[in-house]
Amino acid sequence: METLTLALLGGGTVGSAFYALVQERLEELHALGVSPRFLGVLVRDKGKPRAIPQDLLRVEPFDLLEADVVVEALGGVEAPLRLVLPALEAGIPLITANKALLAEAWEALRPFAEKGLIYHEASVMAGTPALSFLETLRGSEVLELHGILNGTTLYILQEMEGGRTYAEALAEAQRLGYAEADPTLDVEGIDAAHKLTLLARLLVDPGFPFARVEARGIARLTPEALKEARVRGERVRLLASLYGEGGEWRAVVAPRRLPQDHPLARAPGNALWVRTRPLGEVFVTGPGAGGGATASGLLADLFRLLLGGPGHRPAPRARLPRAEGSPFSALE
Ligand SMILES: NC(=O)C1=CN([C@@H]2O[C@H](COP(=O)(O)OP(=O)(O)OC[C@H]3O[C@@H](n4cnc5c(N)ncnc54)[C@H](OP(=O)(O)O)[C@@H]3O)[C@@H](O)[C@H]2O)C=CC1
Ligand SMILES: N[C@@H](CC=O)C(=O)O
Repeated sequence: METLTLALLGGGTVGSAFYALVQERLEELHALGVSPRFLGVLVRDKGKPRAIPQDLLRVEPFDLLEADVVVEALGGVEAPLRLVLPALEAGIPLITANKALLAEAWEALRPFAEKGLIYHEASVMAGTPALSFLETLRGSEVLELHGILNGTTLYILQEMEGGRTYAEALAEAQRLGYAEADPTLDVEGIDAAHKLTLLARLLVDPGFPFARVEARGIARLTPEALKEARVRGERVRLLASLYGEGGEWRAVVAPRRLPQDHPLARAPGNALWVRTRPLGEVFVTGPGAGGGATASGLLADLFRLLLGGPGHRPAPRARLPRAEGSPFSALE
């Protein structure tokens, strides 16, 4: 059996859950002919309680070139970019849950993604298939896509519908490990915009810039607005939408009113609804945040890699939209 040396960057909500999941699934990894060994786990503070053996924790960057695979769950952009670039340049595959890194440092990372070296299923909707779901849809042409891509804001809206305040619901989402280290990214729609950028690159334009996504969050949404929507037979969700307008792709994150019987309004979890041609309408829903849910996406990528599959490659070329408009109205 071959040793598979893993360098884990980050031992927080996601990194710790990934470490635990690898221990839990050792037999399946052994069945694939590998025995995982953690080279180290990069953290900031060795004293924080976490379910990772103390002797694996590193507070100084360690030599990633000794790893067979780098798994990144740090968050942020500059720090992880500095760490992963030399490893990618040496041909070491990267598995990451970090959508901010991919969305904002694309110029540096794109050549490695195009080579199939970057696996990032966990970066959008955690372990619920989003990228692999859309990869299968490449056999069809996407006309429009709408997703509930942020677990924190979905949780907040669902809790507010049940009578909780915005502040209480946000605090609970943080406690559950759904929110970003800086929750402004969630509530202002930036996290969903990062994710939408990745989906747009996968489907319609490999160079889709993050700056082209217009983002508005839920921070200023009132309980009255949610009540009003309910009275009208609608539900408010923070939707990440990609659709044609004026012959171009428009990417927007905004609170939208959805008819209550639409699959996106009824979805208990994060969700993606896509209208395609000739396939038709397709829909997927499931958990999109939390340690275990995200670790499951990272482990799926590790299996994909071990089975010889490439990372998530962007669309081979840009294409223009064939249809116009979004069916959902934005909340003023
Ligand atoms: N939480 C979730 O539901 C999901 C998160 N993600 C993504 O996964 C990544 C990690 O998220 P999450 O685990 O929630 O975040 P946490 O804040 O819980 O964990 C981050 C970890 O990285 C360490 N870290 C951060 N910056 C540095 C640095 N500069 N040097 C050394 N160590 C550092 C922290 O150390 P220390 O513990 O000492 O502070 C911590 O262990 C993010 O990119 C996030 O967007 C993706 C999908 C879902
Ligand atoms: N903060 C994010 C975590 C997963 O990507 C979210 O709430 O969706």
